[in-house]
Amino acid sequence: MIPVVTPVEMAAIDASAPEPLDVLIERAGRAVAAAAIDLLGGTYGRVVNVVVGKGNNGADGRVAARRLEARGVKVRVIDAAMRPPVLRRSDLVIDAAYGTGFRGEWIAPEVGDALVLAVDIPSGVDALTGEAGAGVLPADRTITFQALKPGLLLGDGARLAGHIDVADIGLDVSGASQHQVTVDDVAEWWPTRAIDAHKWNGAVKVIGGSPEMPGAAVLASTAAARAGGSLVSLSAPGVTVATPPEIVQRHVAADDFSADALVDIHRFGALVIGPGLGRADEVLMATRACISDATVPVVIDGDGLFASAWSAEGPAPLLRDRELATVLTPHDGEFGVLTGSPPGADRVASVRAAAADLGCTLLLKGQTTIVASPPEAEADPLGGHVWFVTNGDQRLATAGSGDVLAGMIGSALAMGLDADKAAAASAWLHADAANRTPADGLLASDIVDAIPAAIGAIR
Ligand SMILES: NC(=O)C1=CN([C@@H]2O[C@H](COP(=O)(O)OP(=O)(O)OC[C@H]3O[C@@H](n4cnc5c(N)ncnc54)[C@H](OP(=O)(O)O)[C@@H]3O)[C@@H](O)[C@H]2O)[C@@H](O)CC1
Ligand SMILES: Nc1ncnc2c1ncn2[C@@H]1O[C@H](COP(=O)(O)OP(=O)(O)O)[C@@H](O)[C@H]1O
Ligand SMILES: [K+]
Repeated sequence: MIPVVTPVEMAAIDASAPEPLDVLIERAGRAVAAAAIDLLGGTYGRVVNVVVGKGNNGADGRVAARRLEARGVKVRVIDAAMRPPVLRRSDLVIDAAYGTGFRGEWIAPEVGDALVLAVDIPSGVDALTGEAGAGVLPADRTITFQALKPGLLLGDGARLAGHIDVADIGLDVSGASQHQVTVDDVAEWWPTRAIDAHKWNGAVKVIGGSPEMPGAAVLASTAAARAGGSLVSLSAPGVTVATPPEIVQRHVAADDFSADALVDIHRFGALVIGPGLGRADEVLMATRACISDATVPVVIDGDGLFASAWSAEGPAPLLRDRELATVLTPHDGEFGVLTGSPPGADRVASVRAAAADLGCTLLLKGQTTIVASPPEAEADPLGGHVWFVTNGDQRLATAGSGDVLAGMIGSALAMGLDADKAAAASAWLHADAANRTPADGLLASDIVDAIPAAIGAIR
């Protein structure tokens, strides 16, 4: 896992460091110079423009400039405040105008075909939210210090940062409460089955589907089975769905189905509820009863999120009452239904607040997936842990992809993984499975088929 630290947290870490700022800037500049030489493939005859601002980001750039010059590189230092609209030709531009202290607007100069190395974060990107104006220079590479910043992983910032390296400048970020998930984390967390396992160790119950949307239930169930669910039982209210033969179907009525659907729930490790259920009043009512009565960890997705919020009091009383783990998997629209407003510009703060308010693990879908746990102590209202999952791409934006993810999380919960790790590891494997498919023409069922290969690769 790679620590992620907000600008405010970084300032506090910096302030409590034993080294003076000058020493940290020297280390940062040295790392920038090394990255520049790496990008340039050498020093002899190379020309580098360094754009420097008046803050510490600019100071990092000046140190790098001095070091590159000492190595024989022809260096031009350009004051950000007096930049020309177009820079003279160079092999590389080091963008050290502004870092975590940026505010307002920034229009970068044109740099021709030079490579671009951003210092800490591309200048003009909000290090907290990833928001950026149109004038930001896209980087080929960003060298950031000690920890990632949320703005490098979110929104425009993720696109503009290029390849990201984290340089160790000796700061202590061990107290970070946010991390980016890596393949090593997933390999460590994802459960392996015991040698004496039987099919009821890790069984997953799915309540989903409807006459109008049977496919969502098929995708969630087969994904649960492919991800390790040893026995998957599907109850699709009022309809029999065409599933692979391995999925056990337990027929339930189209209304008032909670008692029948949950009759043997104690045999299961987790429940996935919501995909494709629809929003008829009787379905919403029965769905709420299932969420309240399920004596296992629950993943609530799609129409299950709508059902959770379908009350004059909102979703909190129903969800806070649950004793076992609950994972909510909204996209932005469903987040709005759950909390009353879509995520704000600071998506992490929105997800943390919702997790705290609802007492659930919350996974917010999107280009970057954010998972937040509810805080452990009431004294720390927004203190839950946060995971960023960034390995997916636009292939995942296909109908049914979210149903697959819900099934996978159900399987991870059933195998005993903690809710936040179940959600984060499933999102990572979901993306990795999609990354194994052709760039175009992906169907959600292709993700399901690729799950075993994604899991195989972490073993
Ligand atoms: N531990 C660490 O964290 C370490 C951090 N390090 C480095 O420090 C960087 C953070 O440095 P920083 O705090 O000085 O902020 P930085 O981004 O240089 O900019 C602030 C200055 O720019 C100005 N300014 C802002 N926006 C502007 C605009 N649109 N147009 C014009 N001016 C604008 C702003 O002016 P003000 O708003 O105050 O008027 C202020 O003067 C960080 O990203 C990393 O590279 C390392 O050196 C070592 C250890
Ligand atoms: N541009 C994107 N890049 C990476 N992942 C994406 C992108 N768009 C969507 N996703 C992921 O795809 C999935 C879509 O889920 P969802 O919107 O619920 O789809 P559906 O309701 O059709 O099943 C989520 O896991 C989301 O994080
Ligand atoms: K910068």
